[in-house]
Amino acid sequence: MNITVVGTGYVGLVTGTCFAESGHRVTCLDLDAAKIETLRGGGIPIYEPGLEELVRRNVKERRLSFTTSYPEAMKDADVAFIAVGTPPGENGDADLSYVLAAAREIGRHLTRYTVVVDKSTVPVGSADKVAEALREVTTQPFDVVSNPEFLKEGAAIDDFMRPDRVVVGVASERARAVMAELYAPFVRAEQPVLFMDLRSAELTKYAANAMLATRISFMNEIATLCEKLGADVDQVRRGIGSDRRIGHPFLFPGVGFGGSCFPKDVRAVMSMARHLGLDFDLLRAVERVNERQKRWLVEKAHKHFGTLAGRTFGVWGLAFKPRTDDMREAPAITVIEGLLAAGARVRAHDPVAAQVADGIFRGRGVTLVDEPYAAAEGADALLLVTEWNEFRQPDLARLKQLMAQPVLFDGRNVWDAAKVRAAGFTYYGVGRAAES
Ligand SMILES: NC(=O)c1ccc[n+]([C@@H]2O[C@H](COP(=O)([O-])OP(=O)(O)OC[C@H]3O[C@@H](n4cnc5c(N)ncnc54)[C@H](O)[C@@H]3O)[C@@H](O)[C@H]2O)c1
Ligand SMILES: O=c1ccn([C@@H]2O[C@H](COP(=O)(O)OP(=O)(O)O[C@H]3O[C@H](CO)[C@@H](O)[C@H](O)[C@H]3O)[C@@H](O)[C@H]2O)c(=O)[nH]1
Repeated sequence: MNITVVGTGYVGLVTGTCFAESGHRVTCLDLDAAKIETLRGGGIPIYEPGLEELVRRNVKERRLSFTTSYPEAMKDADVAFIAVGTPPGENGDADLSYVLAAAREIGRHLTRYTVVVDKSTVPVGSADKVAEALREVTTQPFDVVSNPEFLKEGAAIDDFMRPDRVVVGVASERARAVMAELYAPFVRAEQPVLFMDLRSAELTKYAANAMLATRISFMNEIATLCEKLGADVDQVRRGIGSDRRIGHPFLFPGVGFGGSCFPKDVRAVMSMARHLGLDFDLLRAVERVNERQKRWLVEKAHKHFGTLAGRTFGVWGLAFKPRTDDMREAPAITVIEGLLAAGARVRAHDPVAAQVADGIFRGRGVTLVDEPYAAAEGADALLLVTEWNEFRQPDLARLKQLMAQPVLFDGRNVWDAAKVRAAGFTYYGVGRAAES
């Protein structure tokens, strides 16, 4: 099939590349000319493990190409995916304007029956709005499909190629057949395509993210209880995760969830409920706990040091999670801003997000260093915010030598508390018993 993917960000680029890999001819379109130029030059505008070589191979084999031109992208399209951003507006509503703008452009260039697939995360009822936008500009036949994406950054290719399930909202048999053919290479009997109505598909995406965010905030609350009660959250986590009704994934406490999805999608669900006169109290609590959790490290530092003014803090990890350069709503931003507001100095390192971080912190008193141990130099404490693998087994002797004081705040519970304490450090973890 000929596939057009509109929006060449984290979702669009992965989607387009994986469909090309399965043998289709894919054109990825973006309005951002610099992005398209990078891609045409063989570069990748984002950091996503494994993506670069996959893009390169499919470009070389002429299944994947990039453009800024709608007429060129839509020329022979059988299917057009919309994978543009749906950022939160002022009141938490998802901003649908990019999706509708993309739909109109697609519509203007339809030449025959086309399946228009919304892959962006959108409020329930958006498929109707997309259809309306298309109808305003074209008389060609089309079907609108809702196909929300569930990939995680840092594991995007694997998630796309081996999904737990594919959710497809459809209202026509013809579109259903096209979607079944497209996803056939990626699904198996136990991980099927779940066909459903459009509204249910749209809501499934939000419900999944809201549920996962709820688990994380729940565990962060349990972690707080553990600290006060002298229990260990890692043991509690293992204890409850072993119950098959609960399961192990997404039960890790830490410095809060960030990224371009959980925070905005939790707000969007609350906003959808509000428009219906409903109050999604549970998600309000999820958000409140998360905001508190993002301040956890700085509060702990305050408790330990009293005043933070004039002190130096090393920070390991800036991206909102490992294996990505994405810093959208990264807890590290809240942590660093809290330290700066208290008059502290910050030396920070991230294996891949330094360039993105520079755009956020330039001129704000943060020293970005390109090596982890350089962040610890002269530091009164080291804060681990993102659990990159290279931070998991630190050279404690070297750290002790470099730091002004041997104090570690482990925002992701990746260090062995007993081991670092035995090496002479004061150690704080999330929901781990205080130093005795
Ligand atoms: N990032 C994720 O892990 C993830 C996972 C699942 C779903 N989603 C959802 O997918 C959607 C896209 O997210 P993302 O992270 O890939 O966004 P992104 O910001 O990385 O990429 C969006 C791209 O769309 C382009 N764009 C905007 N308007 C356009 C238009 N009219 N025509 C062509 N291009 C246009 C932008 O220039 C940008 O390159 C969002 O709704 C998001 O909630 C994201
Ligand atoms: O046990 C956990 C798991 C995650 N996190 C945090 O939660 C955030 C999100 O992590 P993750 O879900 O791994 O990354 P995303 O790329 O944001 O993926 C989420 O958001 C995407 C966009 O909607 C969805 O497609 C994915 O299914 C969903 O997992 C990060 O800050 C993590 O540090 C925790 O604090 N504890």
